[in-house]
Amino acid sequence: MLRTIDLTKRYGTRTALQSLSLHLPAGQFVALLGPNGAGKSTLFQVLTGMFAADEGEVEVAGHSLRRSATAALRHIGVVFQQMSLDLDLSIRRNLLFQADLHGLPRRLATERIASACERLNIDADLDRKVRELSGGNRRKVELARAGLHRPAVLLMDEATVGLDPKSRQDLLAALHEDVRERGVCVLWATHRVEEAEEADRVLVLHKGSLLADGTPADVGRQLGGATLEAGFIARTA
Ligand SMILES: Nc1ncnc2c1ncn2[C@@H]1O[C@H](COP(=O)(O)OP(=O)(O)OP(=O)(O)O)[C@@H](O)[C@H]1O
Repeated sequence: MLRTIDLTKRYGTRTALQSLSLHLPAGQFVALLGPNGAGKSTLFQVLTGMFAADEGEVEVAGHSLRRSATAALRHIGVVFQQMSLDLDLSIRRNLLFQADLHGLPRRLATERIASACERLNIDADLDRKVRELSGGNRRKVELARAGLHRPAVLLMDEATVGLDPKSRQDLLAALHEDVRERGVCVLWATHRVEEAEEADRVLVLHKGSLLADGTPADVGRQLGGATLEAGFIARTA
């Protein structure tokens, strides 16, 4: 569903991604685990077409990001680390704006907005301005927005920052359901090992390169630790 081939991205003389090749199939919840500065956000920026890679290719659902960006990006939903909602619009207006960008018919958009907000427990605030919401609820709006057009690939960059434990648990449960029932491919960037432990597969990124790839237990072993956490700390500290 998502493939990168020898992806390299440099900022001046600093290499943020080094010949990164990944293949993420449909129906997998994949944690992208890396310490600060590993290249996780850079990878997301390249995957969403915000920055062009210096070398290499990205394919989304069979479409080349370089040659057919619109077709490729239609299959991607994303939550970035930095909030990107319009603070002066209500939740509903923010979400309708996104639905319009994707050409969703109004009735379908309204249904999806209602069900996403109910699932995330922000339906009572639909007509409040985003500026008036707590940080955690703003994040939930971004999560609702990312899935509105039913993308095949969901990119989540530190998506649980600001969420309380119950909201975090609910969000992860909802995403795992999307993976199981709709075959969505989730790439979940985090530097929290406990979040990676819950994934089907863990990719460990360090200094722009892939250090390990497998189930959480396999990756712990690949990194030479008794646990994923021990291996991760030993190899990336
Ligand atoms: N705009 C930029 N200009 C120059 N260097 C940058 C820029 N953005 C990121 N970098 C560098 O690229 C490398 C990867 O950074 P990136 O933000 O992708 O890592 P990250 O894994 O997302 O980190 P964090 O977990 O702290 O968010 C780091 O060395 C960082 O300093």
